[in-house]
Parts: sequence; structure tokens; C-alpha cells
Amino acid sequence: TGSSRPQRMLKAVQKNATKGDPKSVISAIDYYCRHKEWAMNVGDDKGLILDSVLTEVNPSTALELGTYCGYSSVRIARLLSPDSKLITIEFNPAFAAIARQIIAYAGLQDKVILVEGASGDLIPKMKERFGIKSFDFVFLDHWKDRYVPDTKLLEDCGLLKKGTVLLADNVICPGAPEYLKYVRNNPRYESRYYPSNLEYTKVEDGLEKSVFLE
Ligand SMILES: Cn1cnc(CNC(=O)c2cc(-c3ccc(F)cc3)cc(O)c2O)c1
Ligand SMILES: [Mg+2]
Repeated sequence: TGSSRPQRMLKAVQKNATKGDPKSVISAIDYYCRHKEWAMNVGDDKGLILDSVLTEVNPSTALELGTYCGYSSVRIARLLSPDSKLITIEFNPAFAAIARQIIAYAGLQDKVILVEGASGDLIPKMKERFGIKSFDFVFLDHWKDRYVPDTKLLEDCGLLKKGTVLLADNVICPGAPEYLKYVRNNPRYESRYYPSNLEYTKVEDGLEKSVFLE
């Protein structure tokens, strides 16, 4: 049987990027996905918005829901300060296996804790398993119908604190309409939409940034 899209993406990183250089890993993936084979990474355009929000928040503990091949894990982890950590959750073991290799190729394995499993099962275990009191930053990029239930779960598990920033990918395409309704009509969140485009295309998409207020 042939290789998978994630496997071909890993090959492109190993061929075109420099080991230990996160920036070259990001560029290699963006080049491959723009010119060879599209893949659902947050991408370079929305990636710049992710970078700017991250730099503003400067989180000590960050959570990513939906690792896929690790592109946004690398984007996030490269900007974290020395003792900060990213916990990233991926349901699909084949994706997780590729992501581990891409994160390691970027030299960021000591800043990233990749956990395989369902976000709904793992979020309630964050405190006991990883000694997390609360998250400063959450990047939502997994199944779009899980954005609302997992946000509510993070609230109920006391994993959000005053000022925690939630940044959600794909709120236009494929779309997360219930999530937009949830955070925009909720007095506990201050929300703002950052217009952009679907990764590697001209299709409209964007990120929703929501600050938890209490
Ligand atoms: C299977 N699976 C594992 N993880 C997930 C969660 N991610 C997505 O679904 C996702 C989908 C798209 C997308 C796909 C087809 C299309 F035509 C337009 C957009 C883009 C993204 O940025 C995404 O994050 C799905
Ligand atoms: Mg996405």
C-alpha cells in the first residue's frame, strides 16, 4: 500500500528542512502543502495571526486540541519561553505518530507533551496527570463539533482562569457556528474575529479569539 498524506509531509520535512530549526520545518510544510499536496494545517496566513496572539499572551501552559501532523504544535512551541509547556491532544494514532516525528525534527520535543486520545476523556485528567492548575492559552483545531462541548468541559474542570485566551481555527471554513454563538453571546467571554483565509487557498476563513473573563 502507498504512503499517507501525513507520511509524505514528514518526508518533505526530512528532505527540505534543517534538523533543530523550527522555522525551516514550518516553511517546508507550507511549501509542500501549497505547491504539492494540500493538508489541513493552520497554514502560513492564519499562522501569522496565531504567532501574534501567542506573543501577546506568552503562555506558561498552552493546550492544543487537534495536533494533526504537528505544524501548529511547532508554531506554538517555538514561541514559548524556556520553562513553558504545550500539551497537545490528538485522537488519531497515525497522525500522532507523524506529529511526534515532526515535533522532534524541529527539536521541540522537550516543550511539547503529545497525548493520544479523545479530548473529552483527557481534559478532565489534565490536573491529575500533568499537574496543570489552569491553561493560559488554548488553540482549538480539532473536530469542529467538539469546540463547544470541550470549551464547556474546560470551564467545568476549572482549567480556565481570568484572562485565559481561547483561539479557534476554522470558524468560517469548515465552520463552527455553534461555537461562534456560544462565545459571542456569553458574558464570560470577550470575543474578536480575525479574518483570513483557509490554509493555502483563497477561500475565506478566520480565527476567533475569546478571552475568558472569570
Ligand atoms: C479527521 N480530522 C482530524 N482532525 C480534524 C479536525 N480538523 C479539521 O477537520 C479541519 C478541516 C479543514 C478543511 C477540510 C476540508 C475542506 F474542504 C476545508 C477545510 C481545515 C482545517 O483547518 C481543519 O482543522 C479532522
Ligand atoms: Mg484547522
